[in-house]
Amino acid sequence: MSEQLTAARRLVVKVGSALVTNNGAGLDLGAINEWARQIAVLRAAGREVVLVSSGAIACGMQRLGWSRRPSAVHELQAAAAVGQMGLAQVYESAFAAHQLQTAQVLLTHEDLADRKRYLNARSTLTTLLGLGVVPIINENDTVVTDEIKFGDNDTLGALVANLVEADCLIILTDQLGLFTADPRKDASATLIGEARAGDAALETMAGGAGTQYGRGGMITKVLAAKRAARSGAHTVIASGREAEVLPRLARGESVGTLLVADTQPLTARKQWLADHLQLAGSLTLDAGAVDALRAGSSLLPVGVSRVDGDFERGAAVACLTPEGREIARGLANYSSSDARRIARHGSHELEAILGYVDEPELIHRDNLILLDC
Ligand SMILES: Nc1ncnc2c1ncn2[C@@H]1O[C@H](COP(=O)(O)OP(=O)(O)O)[C@@H](O)[C@H]1O
Ligand SMILES: N[C@@H](CCC(=O)OP(=O)(O)O)C(=O)O
Repeated sequence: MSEQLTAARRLVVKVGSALVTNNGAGLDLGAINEWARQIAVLRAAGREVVLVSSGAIACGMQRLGWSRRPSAVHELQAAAAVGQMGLAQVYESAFAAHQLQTAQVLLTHEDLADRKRYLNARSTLTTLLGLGVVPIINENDTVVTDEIKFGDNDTLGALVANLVEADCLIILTDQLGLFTADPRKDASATLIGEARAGDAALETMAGGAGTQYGRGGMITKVLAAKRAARSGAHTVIASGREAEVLPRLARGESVGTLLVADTQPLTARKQWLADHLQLAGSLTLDAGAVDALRAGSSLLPVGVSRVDGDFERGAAVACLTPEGREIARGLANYSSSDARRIARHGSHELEAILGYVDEPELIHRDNLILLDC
């Protein structure tokens, strides 16, 4: 695992709920102090570290005396609001012991889906890193609803890795890494040392939900690695209880599972597009348009057979095959009502139909990303 980690200058470290709260028993101060010490070692060696920490809900549940995770969203949000206070307090004192300043950053999916807010979040985080501060990120659970939730902090960790263009995402959890099957259920499962982040076989190995304290389980970690790879970030999944795990990884030691970013990184703008979890609508393409997109062309109205959703010009939309599979997404040059009028028509007809022409393409190739190539 040496060069991927030894060369990493900017790291995102994610710690999960089960780990931060010692399986819901309350914040694990010993572990938190230990990660703060290890992150201070990395900082002293010139590495920049962003910490993504879960645990607000589990900590809030413990503070409120709830033994079962509630299912009502408003109760989860109340628990998160209580627990986030606990998290912020302990992280602040843990890092202060090593003369490191911390900053609390709570994000929602909407913050990152909106281009302006995304760019603001990026410049705030890079400014904090430049000031030598350790940003501590969590989802802003109080204001999110099901539709706009990241849901698990593995996804958030990957989006943050893309946002700050990190070299590596380190996901610390309660297992030694990714096993060939869930080691809680299959005693013969073995640890995977290294694999390609895009290897589809990993997704079958990682099936199944996580603990009642966390949300994602391994599948969200594997998908996070795939997402982080879009900006060229490698991912490590390792145990947060392993002695000196962060300095050892930074020295290039093999600890846990390394998922190597093996694809060509997308440009920052295309990553942002790929990370859009909520799309405003979809365009169903005919077979010729699917081929054209795969060959690197823009999407012309003539290749669109159907427009779904209600969206404005500039919205992010999915491009579907005739069978309904998403193969690309991009920013539409026309609103949904105009797109419906020009679908199946040649670009030379647009002016006659609409009375104006913005662009001859419905989506320009610079604003389009292919998902399955
Ligand atoms: N292939 C696998 N390898 C390792 N752990 C797995 C695998 N499949 C499922 N798991 C489960 O995922 C759990 C970790 O997920 P989760 O509880 O969400 O952790 P965190 O709170 O750290 O995000 C493990 O405790 C394990 O039971
Ligand atoms: N934002 C939530 C974390 C969501 C979650 O459970 O994430 P994880 O433990 O990483 O699967 C919290 O702080 O409780």
